[in-house]
Amino acid sequence: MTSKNKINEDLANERRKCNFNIEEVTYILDGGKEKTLQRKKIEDVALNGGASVDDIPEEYLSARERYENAIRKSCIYTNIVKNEVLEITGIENYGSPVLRRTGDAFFKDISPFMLHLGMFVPSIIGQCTAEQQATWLPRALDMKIIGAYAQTELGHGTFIRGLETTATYDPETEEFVLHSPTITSYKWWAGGLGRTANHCTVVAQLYTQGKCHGTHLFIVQIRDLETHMPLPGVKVGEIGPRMGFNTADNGFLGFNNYRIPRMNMMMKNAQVLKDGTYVKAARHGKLTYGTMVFVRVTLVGEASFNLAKAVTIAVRYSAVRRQSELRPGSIEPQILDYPTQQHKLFICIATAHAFQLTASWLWNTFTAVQAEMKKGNVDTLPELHALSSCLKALSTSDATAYIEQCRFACGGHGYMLSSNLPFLYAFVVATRTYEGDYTVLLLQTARFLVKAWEQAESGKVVTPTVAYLNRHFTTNGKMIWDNSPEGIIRVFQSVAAGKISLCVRSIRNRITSGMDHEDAWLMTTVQLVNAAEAHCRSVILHTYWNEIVRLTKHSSDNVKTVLNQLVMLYLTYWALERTGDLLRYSTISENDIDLLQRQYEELLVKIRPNAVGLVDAFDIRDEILQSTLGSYDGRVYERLMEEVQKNPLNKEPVDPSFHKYLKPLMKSKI
Ligand SMILES: CCCCCCCCCCCCCCCCCC(=O)SCCNC(=O)CCNC(=O)[C@H](O)C(C)(C)COP(=O)(O)OP(=O)(O)OC[C@H]1O[C@@H](n2cnc3c(N)ncnc32)[C@H](O)[C@@H]1OP(=O)(O)O
Ligand SMILES: Cc1cc2nc3c(=O)[nH]c(=O)nc-3n(C[C@H](O)[C@H](O)[C@H](O)COP(=O)(O)OP(=O)(O)OC[C@H]3O[C@@H](n4cnc5c(N)ncnc54)[C@H](O)[C@@H]3O)c2cc1C
Repeated sequence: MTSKNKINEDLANERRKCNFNIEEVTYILDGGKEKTLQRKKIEDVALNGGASVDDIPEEYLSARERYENAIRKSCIYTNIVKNEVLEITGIENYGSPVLRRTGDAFFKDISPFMLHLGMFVPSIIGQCTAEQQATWLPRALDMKIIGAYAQTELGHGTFIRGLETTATYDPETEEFVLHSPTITSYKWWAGGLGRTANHCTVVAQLYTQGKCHGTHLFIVQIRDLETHMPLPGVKVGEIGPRMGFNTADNGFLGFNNYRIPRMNMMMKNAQVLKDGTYVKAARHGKLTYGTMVFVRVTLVGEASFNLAKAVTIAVRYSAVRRQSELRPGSIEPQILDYPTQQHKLFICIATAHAFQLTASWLWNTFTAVQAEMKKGNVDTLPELHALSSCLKALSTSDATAYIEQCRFACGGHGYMLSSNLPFLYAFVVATRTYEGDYTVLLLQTARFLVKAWEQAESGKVVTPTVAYLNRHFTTNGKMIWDNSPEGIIRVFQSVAAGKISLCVRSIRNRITSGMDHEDAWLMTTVQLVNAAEAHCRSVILHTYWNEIVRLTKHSSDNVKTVLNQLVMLYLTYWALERTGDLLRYSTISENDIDLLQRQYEELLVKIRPNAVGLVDAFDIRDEILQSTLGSYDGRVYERLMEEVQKNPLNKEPVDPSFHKYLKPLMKSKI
């Protein structure tokens, strides 16, 4: 073995200690052995040509060079996908999580094509008629046209109904006239729009026959396909440097009475006929928001995957890193041996599992609702909207906090861009805001919860994810504390029910004392966000536990044990985080809390020998991790030194600025 592929001895020891079958856990996380094998096959095809083909790491490049390099790599990757990977997966899997995952080997930041695959293509699939899909989809999938999703404006992101871009139908020419009437109506933020896209989905207020019908979606060509010049009537550009997303060319866009054919309105859910007659969406008023629901659902998996990357880096590094001494003269321990380090990291492993299993469950719920909607039944849509909103909010917010925790857990070296942790953080922190801000989405869930509460109060049986509300009305007093997994979950559901109950009471009291409903709701929003968070927490705890029980039924004993330890760690961690709530809404005692704390500390000890095995089970290839600290072989210090060689500042022993500035300064007299 050369020193290049030698495994760090501490890491090798950790792997010898691991007592469970790592592949079995990988299969569970991937959703079955076949899926793992398929993923590995795709990764082999996509990455074996050497994915991260950067001579100079992208962080050293100028904004221009970085963008050009990102386009170059996007094209390399797209060609690999088009020519080799789609043969394995089938065209319908373009943009699937596996391709998304493999793409990370090419980009530390973001591909300018991400929004094309992540939102432009899904908006064609979800919002166009079959005839329109036949026109646009093959060209989009084949990258003959490249799109963005331009919804947010300078003045409005959250409040979609407040968007100002107009699309006015002209029956004379059978065209829509797109216009940006104010500075605040300029589209702002859309990824891929600034330099890359030649088309985009535009969300605009639809006017026909003198009446506004609210926001609708349109496919709009913005650049010439040969010259890439913006078309007359289109003003488009890049919005400037931001925290992360710097290779995504987020853009601005304005229209000056710009005409598009009638058939460029996405007409699956509402139509404008040739004469200008508006045909209303038959089934549900918010179906035009469908692309956002789809992306929110996928973001839960994104949160899990990115957290899995961060904790893989931090756990491997913590096994390699030795620091301080426990007793005078004793050998310095691996930092992973400190319980405080385990406290920082094991919850991240458990959370990545919880989110991955919840993401799969949510995806199944999403596809079931889609199937119902195809049959004309939209009854399950409100629950899906409530679920996808709160799960998107919580998973992205928790993942952000834990990725930062992983970075802290790597000390000084965690700040190095070559660790990849700063990139991961900058990418994930934005997910908390985009596709619906954290608070705003929790308030959407709260609307659903208050309605469900009122239904349960009137004796109606409510939908499964809020079924605990029916129980709330049949039990008296505080929930009896019970330290079993089911018991902890029941208590968390009682906390959620209790908080929703308080919200309803506050709203009613405020209305009784003279406020109108809007003000009463507004004054209660701090509590409502809190209640929605509690509800979502209970959904995650419940789903994680249920899925582990279901998925480990036929697992080997050691896999069952370690996955149970993790889910128990998760339940115990959150019980300890929420002792205030537990004291308020259950019969938990001081003694019970002491026992929980001890249980938590014992779980850290039990999980410790399997920690490296657990992160290996995420099975994230080095090319995808792109981290000096987290590679499989643990050659942390060697990789940091190798990276230094790539630093253009080190190319010459003396920097030209010495002669230009420093030396004159040193020579000058006071
Ligand atoms: C080569 C690389 C490989 C790559 C591969 C691909 C990778 C994929 C990864 C994905 C990456 C994606 C990156 C995305 C980047 C960011 C994109 C964006 O941010 S885009 C921009 C994203 N922007 C945002 O997300 C904006 C966020 N804002 C909003 O969504 C809305 O304004 C709102 C929901 C907050 C309010 O809307 P408003 O119209 O004012 O509604 P009201 O409040 O008045 O409620 C009225 C009733 O409607 C109900 N209802 C509402 N929504 C829905 C729904 N969806 N459904 C059903 N129902 C819904 C609601 O419950 C209520 O019911 P009820 O109580 O009356 O019964
Ligand atoms: C990296 C990145 C990429 C993006 N990509 C795209 C894209 O491709 N396409 C696109 O169309 N958009 C995109 N966006 C825009 C994004 O979707 C919006 O920024 C997001 O939806 C938040 O809206 P906002 O900026 O208007 O925030 P605001 O709504 O102005 O939020 C500011 C604050 O006000 C609070 N607030 C707002 N409304 C309420 C309310 N009703 N109740 C209580 N509090 C409220 C929020 O909680 C927040 O604290 C992107 C954004 C980022 C950061």
